[in-house]
Parts: sequence; structure tokens; C-alpha cells
Amino acid sequence: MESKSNHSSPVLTDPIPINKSRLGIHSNLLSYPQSGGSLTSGKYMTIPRKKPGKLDDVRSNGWLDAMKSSSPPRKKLIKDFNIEVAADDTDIYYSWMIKYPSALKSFKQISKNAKNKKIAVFLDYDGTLSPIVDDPDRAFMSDAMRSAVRNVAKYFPTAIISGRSRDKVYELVGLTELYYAGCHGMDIMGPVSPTESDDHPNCIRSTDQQGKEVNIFQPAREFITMIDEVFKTLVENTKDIKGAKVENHKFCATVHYRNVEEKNWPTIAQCVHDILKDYPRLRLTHGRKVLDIRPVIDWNKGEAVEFLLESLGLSDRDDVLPIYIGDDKTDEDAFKVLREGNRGYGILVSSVPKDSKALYSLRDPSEVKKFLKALVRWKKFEA
Ligand SMILES: O=P(O)(O)OC[C@H]1O[C@H](O[C@H]2O[C@H](CO)[C@@H](O)[C@H](O)[C@H]2O)[C@H](O)[C@@H](O)[C@@H]1O
Repeated sequence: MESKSNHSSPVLTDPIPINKSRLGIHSNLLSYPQSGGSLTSGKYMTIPRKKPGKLDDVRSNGWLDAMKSSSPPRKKLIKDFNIEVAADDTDIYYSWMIKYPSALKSFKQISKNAKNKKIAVFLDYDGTLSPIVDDPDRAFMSDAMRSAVRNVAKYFPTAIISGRSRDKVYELVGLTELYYAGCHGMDIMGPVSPTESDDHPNCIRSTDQQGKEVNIFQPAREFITMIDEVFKTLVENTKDIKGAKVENHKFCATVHYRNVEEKNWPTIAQCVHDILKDYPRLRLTHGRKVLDIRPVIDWNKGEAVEFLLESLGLSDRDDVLPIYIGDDKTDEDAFKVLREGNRGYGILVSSVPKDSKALYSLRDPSEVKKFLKALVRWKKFEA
């Protein structure tokens, strides 16, 4: 079980809105009010730092609780869902599935609703296409999964939206027929849309590996130097914590504590916390045994889904059904976008009960693969 709640922190601040009208994103896609923020032409307002007080410590600001809730006792999870604690784990999971039915078992229903609609598929990487492993550099997807994703992309526009850097996730997936968004959507390589304004400083026309024209959207470009600086400080300050690992994803940085002894979690959390105190324009989010440091901007995986739908010419249409499959807290932003207004289906990948904005569930990457294959079979023979 991973972290579930937004814990308060002295350095957490509200995201700064991005001027999305300049991105060619339709106004009804804006999920945050545009007033209040003083962002113009890529300028970010200064976030007032909260005064450090006696609560300015990872034990009292919720960080440690969030880190521990990466694997809490199952009984607690069930309480969170108001589901009665069942006799064993299997019963508990099946009780939870009443709220989040299996996307495989519900496939008939899903495909019935998809009839005559254009499906767009959005996939998270870690924990969705590849199993969670101790070493993030060895999180490989199987050839069978790669082939399932390739087939899906033959029939439906398909994008990977990952917390990793775009280059890294492309290296791991290795399929040219997909669109890629790295850094929780802060680095998107998508199609060139006829409706898109191309004069935005964060949008760059480029060509992909095949020489096809693509649009690269990087709303946090001005944070590259800052993230690099923070990455280097994090590497230096965590070098004596056994098992700690820091990744630089260009627009965000990730501190791994999966392989750190639990007794040292407060040290690693305090270390990140102390660095962030000097960077009020960065914030922390929690992932699966990771602390993510990212810019305080109004952009996430949900916004990335909106952006890609718009670029694909698939937004504001009743005949479009986006499907998003993901396993992590950061995927909740995308589930929320699809759930609001009944726009599409969020599918949570989890083998333990978890609260979510998704509509359906799949137990693990092997079920994701089955679901993707079912989608292709259906499109080929039944749709
Ligand atoms: O959005 P995602 O594609 O799911 O990326 C989220 C993070 O994934 C990676 O970390 C996770 O997977 C690792 C390998 O299985 C695992 O060791 C780690 O504990 C997980 O959190 C990646 O390394 C991170 O940078 C991403 O933020």
C-alpha cells in the first residue's frame, strides 16, 4: 500500500497556474482558476516561505507517516475504505473490488460503452507495465508486455505518462509508435496539433526518431538548473545513507528509500526537507517508496492527459473514451480528470486495497497485459 493522503509540510505550497490558454488548451480544460497567480510569459511568482517553527520536522509534518503508509498494515487500509475487515487477505481484496471492479471481469461492460467511440490509451510505466523491483535501473518490461503495448498502439492512440525522465522511459519501452510524457507530464513529446499555438516558449517543434514532426512541451523548463543543483546536493547529502538513491529526471528529482533501513527513514526525509527549505519554488510529493521533488507549477499527469487529448484532436468530443492505467499516487491526478464529467475510465493497478479516483482495478502488470490484449482482440473482431 502506498501513501494516500496529502500531508502538510512547511514547504508545500499550492501549485502555480500555468497560462494554458497560450498552450492552445481549451478553457474548459482548465482545472484551476486562472486568477490569483501572477504568472505571465513563463514567470513564476515567489512563494512565501513559511517560518520554520518547532513543527518544522519530518516527524511532525506528516512526511514520515506518508513514507510509512507505503506499506501499512492491511487492517488500517480496510478501515480507510469503510470496508469490514474480512477473514483473510483474499476476502479483503474481494470486498475492496466491489468498489473497484476488475477491468478484466468488467470487460464486456467497458467494451459495450466503448462501442462507436474512439479509445485513447494512457499508460503509466513503473508498477503498471513493469513490476516494482528494488533497483529502478532494472525495472524492465517483458517482451510480451512490449508486444501487447505495440499492438494496442496499432489500434488506438497510445501514450506513456511516467514519473521518470522522458528519455529514460523511452529507453525502457523502446516503441516508436507511442507518445511519451516524462516527469509526471512535465516533458511531453506529442503530435503536432493544428489547433495548437506554436509560439509558446514551452512548446518546441522537433522531429522524433523516425523524422516525424512532433511537439515537445516542457512547462517547467526554467527549473532545469534548479533541479540539477538540488539533485547534486541530494546526492552529496544522502551519500552516507545506505540504500538511498537519487535520480535526476531533468524537471524533477526522485529520492528512493525502498532499500534504506526503516530506522534511517527519518534521516533521509529530514535531509530532503532541509534542502527544500532553501527552494520555495519546489515541492514534495510521495510515490512508491520515493520522495519526488518537483516544481510548484500547476501541471501533473491529469494535465498531461488533457494536453495529449487536445493535441490528438480528441478533446471536447462525446465519441472519445480515454482509458488511463496506473498504480501510483501521481496517477490519481489523471484518474480524477477522467472521472470528472464521466469522460473515461481510470484503472488502478493494485494488489492491495487502496483508495482511488479510478473506476476499475487490475491486480498487477500481468493483468494489465491481459487487459491490453483483450482491448486489441475486441477492436479486431467485435467492435
Ligand atoms: O510514473 P511511473 O512511471 O510509475 O514512475 C514513478 C517512479 O517509478 C520508479 O520508481 C518506482 O519503481 C522502481 C522500480 O520498480 C522502484 O524501485 C521504486 O520504489 C518505485 O517508486 C522510478 O525510479 C521513479 O523515478 C519514478 O518516479
